[in-house]
Amino acid sequence: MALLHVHNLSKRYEKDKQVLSDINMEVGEGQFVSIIGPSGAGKSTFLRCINRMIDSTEGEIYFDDVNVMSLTKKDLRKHRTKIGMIFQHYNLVSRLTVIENVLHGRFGYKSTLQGVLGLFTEDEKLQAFNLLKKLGMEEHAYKRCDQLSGGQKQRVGIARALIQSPKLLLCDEPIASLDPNASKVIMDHLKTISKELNITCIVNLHQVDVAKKYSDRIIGLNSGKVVYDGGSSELRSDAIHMIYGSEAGELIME
Ligand SMILES: Nc1ncnc2c1ncn2[C@@H]1O[C@H](COP(=O)(O)OP(=O)(O)OP(=O)(O)O)[C@@H](O)[C@H]1O
Repeated sequence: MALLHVHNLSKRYEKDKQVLSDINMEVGEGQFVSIIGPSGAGKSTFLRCINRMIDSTEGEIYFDDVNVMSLTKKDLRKHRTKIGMIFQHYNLVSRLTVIENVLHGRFGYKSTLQGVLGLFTEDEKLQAFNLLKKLGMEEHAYKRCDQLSGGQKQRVGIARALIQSPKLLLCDEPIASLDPNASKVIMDHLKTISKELNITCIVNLHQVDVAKKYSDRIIGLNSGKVVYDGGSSELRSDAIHMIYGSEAGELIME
């Protein structure tokens, strides 16, 4: 049984502007899927529909056997605890420490009062520290986040997502602001997480070579439609043409 089922998903922000059209897919547990496509293809919109940061216009999404569209506000909160988000610009609170930012990932499990007061158990603090250690960030645990490099901030973002105990990580251009070395560190961590912890990763990427290197499967979007869905080794120049347009194939594959 797949972890995520998407049936006939469509999204319009405005009446006659179709941003996603009839998207269908199933994604299994532990699968590492990259979504590629030109700017404006609908990659971020697709990720936001899955955790219902936005509502789709048509279609159905089932996650972990639950119909995501029909969730009440309370159940939506529970749904989101199972889905970690990784953002291009990290979305950390810069004046707080690394470990405080990681602990924010537990908010979905707390009452509003506990969250506001920052009441975390010793177990949660230990877990936060262990995650930072796993990501090579333990020596920075008590630094303010605005003292970190981009690659370090993204590792904090990953630790914050992991402390949620998610089944799925949605990563929206996680390496778009990073240099090649930091990008490799982040992609290596995401791949390890997916394989060792059996967490499904759906990663929006602009770098086709990175998608090919790390993914079990690549989905190509163009103008809101899936134009490629297959293994990363089968992604050849004809598929690149379909995804990015006729001029792009040679440029990207050379
Ligand atoms: N909140 C919004 N209101 C109206 N239109 C939007 C909104 N968010 C996105 N769009 C439009 O939807 C289309 C798809 O945007 P989206 O951000 O999903 O694409 P993308 O593939 O992630 O692009 P990029 O690679 O540049 O991040 C674009 O035309 C964009 O202008």
